[in-house]
Amino acid sequence: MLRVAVIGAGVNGVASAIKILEHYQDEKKLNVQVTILSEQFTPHTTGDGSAGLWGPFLLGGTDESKVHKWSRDMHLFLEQIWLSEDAGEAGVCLVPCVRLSSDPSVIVGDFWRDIVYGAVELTAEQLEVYNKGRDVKFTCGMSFVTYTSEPIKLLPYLMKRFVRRGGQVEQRKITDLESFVRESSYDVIVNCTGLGSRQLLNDDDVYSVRGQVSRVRANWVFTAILDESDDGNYIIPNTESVVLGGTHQERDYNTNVCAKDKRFIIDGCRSLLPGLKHSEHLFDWVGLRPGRVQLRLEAERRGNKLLIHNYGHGGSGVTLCWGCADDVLNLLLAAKVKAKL
Ligand SMILES: Cc1cc2nc3c(=O)[nH]c(=O)nc-3n(C[C@H](O)[C@H](O)[C@H](O)COP(=O)(O)OP(=O)(O)OC[C@H]3O[C@@H](n4cnc5c(N)ncnc54)[C@H](O)[C@@H]3O)c2cc1C
Repeated sequence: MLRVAVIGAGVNGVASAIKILEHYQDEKKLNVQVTILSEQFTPHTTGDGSAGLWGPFLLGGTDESKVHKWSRDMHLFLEQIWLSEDAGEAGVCLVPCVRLSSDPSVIVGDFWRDIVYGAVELTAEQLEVYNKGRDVKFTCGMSFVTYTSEPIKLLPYLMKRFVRRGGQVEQRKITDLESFVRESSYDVIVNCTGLGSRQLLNDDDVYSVRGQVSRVRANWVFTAILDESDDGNYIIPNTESVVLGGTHQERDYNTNVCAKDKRFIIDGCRSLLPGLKHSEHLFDWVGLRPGRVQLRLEAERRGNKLLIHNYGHGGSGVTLCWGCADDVLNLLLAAKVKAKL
């Protein structure tokens, strides 16, 4: 029996757990047990308030070629769900997007172009539409189509898929990773604790990137509009509400809603899309993104045990989770952990 523990039930923990479990089951190696151990589960993880728009964001110095591979894998995974009967349950939507900026390097690049659908640069005339009444004008923009997979729906869907395949779930906080690895009966431990790794591993490279958003009802909004300036706002439709954003305040651990941030969000989004004046405000939400100088995805040997780290996904945990989970599985297979299968 190969016993695998995945610590953390955010998008990265759940994706990693499913990847491992489904791989061994599909290979007919049924002597594998995968358990997710976590302090919090959906709807109380970092992703649960996010819009879940596909798009790499706030990833520090993470290797771009890896980000490209991971984010492409997720796009393909979302495409499969979108075209399956699970799309509605999993909250997967295909949405038109417009990215706007005054800095061409932020907008146009092969990186996005070969993953999303139908990417085209906006013409000067099209940009004019978004520049009305603006002091600082957008000078470039791109329109394309991609997915949202709001974790408040995606996570319950993935958890159900995991449990249906025989995955185990345990609510538990790990306070000492070293002794857990040493003393537990698990052969493989996958650490997907996000910001929790700062404390659990004394990893000072991990820091919070505070994000505040507002949710409104605006059922005529089907398009995501993203101002990619450093202090830009964004509007992202989900199935039952629209997310207005947002802040990205590094090393800010305040989880309370801040009135000043709310003003910035509401006013900024209304200036992008004036019709939002007539939207119904639903609620505000704050999450702490797990920032890191670069995403950590690597394996360490601990005696006859294997410890795999998968954390530090910044503002892109949803975008990268399926691709990163694939690499977690590859690290596990490459390590050839000795266990009777
Ligand atoms: C406002 C906002 C908007 C965002 N929008 C997007 C977006 O549109 N697209 C996108 O791709 N990303 C977005 N993100 C980023 C994304 O939400 C995160 O990158 C992602 O949720 C991180 O997932 P994770 O699984 O790594 O960590 P988390 O979701 O933080 O999960 C960590 C898990 O580990 C558990 N844990 C921690 N410590 C311990 C411990 N000691 N013992 C046991 N369990 C522990 C926690 O309880 C939790 O279950 C957004 C984030 C915010 C805040």
